[in-house]
Amino acid sequence: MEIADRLAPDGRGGSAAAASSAASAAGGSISSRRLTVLSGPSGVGKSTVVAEIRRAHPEVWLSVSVTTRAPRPGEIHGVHYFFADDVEFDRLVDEGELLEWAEFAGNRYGTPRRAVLEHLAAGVPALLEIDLQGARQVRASMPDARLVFLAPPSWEELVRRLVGRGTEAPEVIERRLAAAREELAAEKEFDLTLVNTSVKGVCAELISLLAVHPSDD
Ligand SMILES: Nc1ncnc2c1ncn2[C@@H]1O[C@H](COP(=O)(O)OP(=O)(O)OP(=O)(O)O)[C@@H](O)[C@H]1O
Ligand SMILES: Nc1nc2c(ncn2[C@@H]2O[C@H](COP(=O)(O)O)[C@@H](O)[C@H]2O)c(=O)[nH]1
Repeated sequence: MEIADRLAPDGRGGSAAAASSAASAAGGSISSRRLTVLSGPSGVGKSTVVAEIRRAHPEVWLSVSVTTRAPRPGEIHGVHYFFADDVEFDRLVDEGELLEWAEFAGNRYGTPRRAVLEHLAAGVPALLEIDLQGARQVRASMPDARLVFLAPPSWEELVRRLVGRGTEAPEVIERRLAAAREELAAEKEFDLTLVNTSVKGVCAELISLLAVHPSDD
């Protein structure tokens, strides 16, 4: 099976017509009101928060991104990422399979479009964990999406977490910290900020946000 066939919801195969039939089911257009984007500097704890949501709230649908980055120990293809080579990633871009994509610290990352649209069309809240460039693309294409910025308690704590994770070489950490300065400067572009002092606290706030969306007004 090719990677594009695995980009449907929950890793199931899907036809190219799935997104358009999902759009029909939603009355011809898909509302992005139930789409929440979680962004923030590298090392702030986004993946940790998402892992806790996956563990404690299996009812929340989390997008699985495609990346050209090599897997870290313990990362599972189709769960943490779809790991792709450059040729596959190029093809997904060329065929319009990605809702957004960006290059970050030497690797490419993208959100499979079809799975997001199908969940939104079915009225299921969807959560994306992506970088600032991707968040900006989502803002442009889906203005009703809610953009959440995850901030560290301090710069020193961010560096401590990123270095302490022990997954990147020193030069990669430097690239990620350079990007982090830009991401922190863009906080005001987001709808709200959550400070990651406690993983469980952030999860609780995100879960209550996901349960309430503008159409409930
Ligand atoms: N609230 C917290 N308190 C202390 N440590 C934390 C907290 N949240 C996450 N961490 C730790 O910080 C490190 C970085 O977390 P994580 O990998 O989730 O960050 P990330 O934002 O997903 O980074 P990246 O964007 O590079 O993928 C991990 O070692 C994690 O255990
Ligand atoms: N624009 C996108 N950014 C993404 C996506 N998936 C993850 N990311 C972000 O990339 C960096 C690095 O992630 P890492 O796993 O290598 O540490 C981080 O900010 C992620 O949020 C995506 O689909 N699009």
